[in-house]
Amino acid sequence: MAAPVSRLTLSESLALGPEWRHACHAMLYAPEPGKLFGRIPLRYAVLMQMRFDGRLGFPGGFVDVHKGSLEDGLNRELAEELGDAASGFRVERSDYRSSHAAASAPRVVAHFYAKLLAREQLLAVERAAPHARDHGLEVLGLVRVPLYTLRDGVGGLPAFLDNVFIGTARDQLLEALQDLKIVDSNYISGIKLPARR
Ligand SMILES: O=c1[nH]cnc2c1ncn2[C@H]1C[C@H](O)[C@@H](COP(=O)(O)OP(=O)(O)O)O1
Ligand SMILES: [Mn+2]
Ligand SMILES: [Mn+2]
Ligand SMILES: [Mn+2]
Repeated sequence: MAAPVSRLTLSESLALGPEWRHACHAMLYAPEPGKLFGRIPLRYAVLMQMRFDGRLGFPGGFVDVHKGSLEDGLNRELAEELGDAASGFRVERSDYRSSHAAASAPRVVAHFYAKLLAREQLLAVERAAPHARDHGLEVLGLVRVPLYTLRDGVGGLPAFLDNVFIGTARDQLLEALQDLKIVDSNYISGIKLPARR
C-alpha cells in the first residue's frame, strides 16, 4: 500500500528539517503537430523515462539544498540523465508546480516542474538521450506519453497509466496534463483510471 503523501507549499517544504531529502523532477513537453495514423492529433510530445527499477518517472533526482538552489540541482540531474541537449534550456523556479512529502521513511520531498520546450529542443533531447551519462544505467530510455484514447477505450493514455510509476509521478503527470491544457479539460476525468499500484 502506497505511503500517505501530503502536498506542501514550496516554503513549507524548504522549512523541513535535515532528516528530509529533496528531489526535483521535470516534465519536458513541446507542441507536436503530427497525427497518429493520419487522424489522431498528437498535440504535444510529453517525456517520461523508464527507470532502472522498472518504474516510469520523470527525469531529475536528489538535490542538495545546501549546495545551491533546487533548480541548480534539478538542471544538474537533467544533464546527467538526458545528456548535452539539456544544456539547451534551463528549468527555472517559474516552471515549478508542486511539492509532495512522503510521510514514511525514507523522508523524501518531491518537487515537480513542467517546462514547455520548442519542438526542436525536445527532439534534440530525444536525440542526445542515448549518449547521456546515466543512459543504460539509472535511465533505461525516454518515452513519450500517449495523449489519446484509441477506439477500444483502453489503448493510449489509459493503457499507459496502467504501468507502475515511481512515487507521485502518475499524479504529477495527470495534474500537469490537465492544468497546462495539454489535453482537453474533461479528457482526464473521462478516463477509467486503473487502480494505483
Ligand atoms: O518522477 C518522479 N516523481 C516524483 N518522485 C520521484 C520521481 N522519480 C523519483 N522520485 C522520488 C523517488 C526517488 O527515490 C527519489 C529520488 O529520485 P531519483 O530520480 O530516483 O534520484 P536520482 O536520479 O538517483 O538522484 O525521488
Ligand atoms: Mn542523483
Ligand atoms: Mn539521477
Ligand atoms: Mn533520477
